[in-house]
Amino acid sequence: MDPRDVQIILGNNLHLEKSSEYTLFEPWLGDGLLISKGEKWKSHRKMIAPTFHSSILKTFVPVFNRNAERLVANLKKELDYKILETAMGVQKTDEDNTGYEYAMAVMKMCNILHLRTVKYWLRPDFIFKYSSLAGPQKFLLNVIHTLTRKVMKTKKQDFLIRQQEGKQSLYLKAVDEDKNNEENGTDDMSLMNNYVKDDLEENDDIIGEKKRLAFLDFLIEASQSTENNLSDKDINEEVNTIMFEASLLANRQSEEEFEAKALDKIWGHDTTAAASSFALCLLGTHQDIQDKVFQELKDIFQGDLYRPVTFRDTIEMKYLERVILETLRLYPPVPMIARTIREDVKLASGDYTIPAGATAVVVMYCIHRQSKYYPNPETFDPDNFLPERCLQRPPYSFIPFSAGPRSCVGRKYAMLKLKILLAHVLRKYKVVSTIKESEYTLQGDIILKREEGFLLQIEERTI
Ligand code: HEM
Repeated sequence: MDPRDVQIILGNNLHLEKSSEYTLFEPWLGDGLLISKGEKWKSHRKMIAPTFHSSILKTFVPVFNRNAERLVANLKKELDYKILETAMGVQKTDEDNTGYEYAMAVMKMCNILHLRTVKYWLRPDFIFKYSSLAGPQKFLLNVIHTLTRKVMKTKKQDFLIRQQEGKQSLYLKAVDEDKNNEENGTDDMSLMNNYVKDDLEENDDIIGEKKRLAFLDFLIEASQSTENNLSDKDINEEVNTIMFEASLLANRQSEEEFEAKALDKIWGHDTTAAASSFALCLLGTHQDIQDKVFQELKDIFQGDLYRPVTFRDTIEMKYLERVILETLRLYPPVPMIARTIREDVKLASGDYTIPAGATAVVVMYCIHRQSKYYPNPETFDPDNFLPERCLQRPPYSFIPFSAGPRSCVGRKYAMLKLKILLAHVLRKYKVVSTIKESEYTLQGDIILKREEGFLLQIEERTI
């Protein structure tokens, strides 16, 4: 829990290996970025990190807007019922059934993995395969992998057609256009960069704007070239790791939408859903803070409150950003992570050594609730993230996305999506919750959730 110790573990290249518990993910994700190690992780990370560069993320803004608009419209249907229940952000709608089935399969897989972590006798495969969970796991993996394969097949066909027609990759085009587009602004979510430095904005010199591709485009193009040393198996593993919403196959509207939705993955989906659900519940209880968010939104969208959100708008959402960061502090969607220690590590907090072979567990949930760094640590106070307060804390005292070389590649994607989604919901609706934080029953399996679900009331705003 001591940020100095956490920095020693996470902040360098010595302890990059995940603990043995992560191997439970293997039948699902193969040896993708989340669990791979050594040279394989290093080379894949180097290839994948630039696909999350902000110049690519900016091209997703219209997609995030469209999805958020759809959510706002769906919520309107719920108004009659007054109480809205989100199952980790997933709602069954007729037109989106494939996505729902996929999301449910992912959720159930997470439950199985959690059970295997707790019921340790189920960990060895030779015992697990005789348990009552083995059948459901096989079924769920089939649902997940069938959709992944379908997405890859469609992408490959699209790529070949584009190639035959001699067309430039849509993303290269989008990135070029984006460079000339003042609307997007140049400031690049700099506030977030103060907390965790990583490799998402690096490599500019090596890779260059022109050669940067969005994730799936990159993998498809890589699969066609022998230079990259990526086998079909490698590609499938990375797609399973990063991809989530294959539902878009059924009703996709555009190439960009397809790409952006496909970037969500198990973390990407469940983590962002957990973050937005917690944020809305907290705002529902703390009406004074919600009023401030709404005021900021009114200032930004003066004259046209319901227009699409631009990238520049998201830079101006300083207060909403603090609300999101404070939500991630109190309810980090990934509540803990673990690493295998390969050589003895001396800690900074005292005369302690973690011996080689041990597992180091880093618990974000506890790190974030220490009164030494956060006065009134249990209180929801977005001003904890005023720049001057951040400067007073050690860097590893806030690590919802982990930190160091193996931090989350999707963190900027997640922040952008959260801002756009919450802005859409909050400018249209007032959210109300009568349940205090002290009454939450938290469930800390792979992703932090509320056992009772996220219950909210919504009221349409009149301006
Ligand atoms: C609020 C949202 C999110 C949170 C809180 C979060 C948190 C994290 C954390 C804590 C890790 C480190 C895991 C570990 O060390 O075991 C991680 C890794 C990762 N995340 Fe995220 N994440 C979020 C959203 C996303 C999204 C949207 C994507 C993809 C679009 C994504 C992709 C990844 C990947 C691929 C890794 C593995 C990186 C590596 O090992 O090199 N995440 N995330």
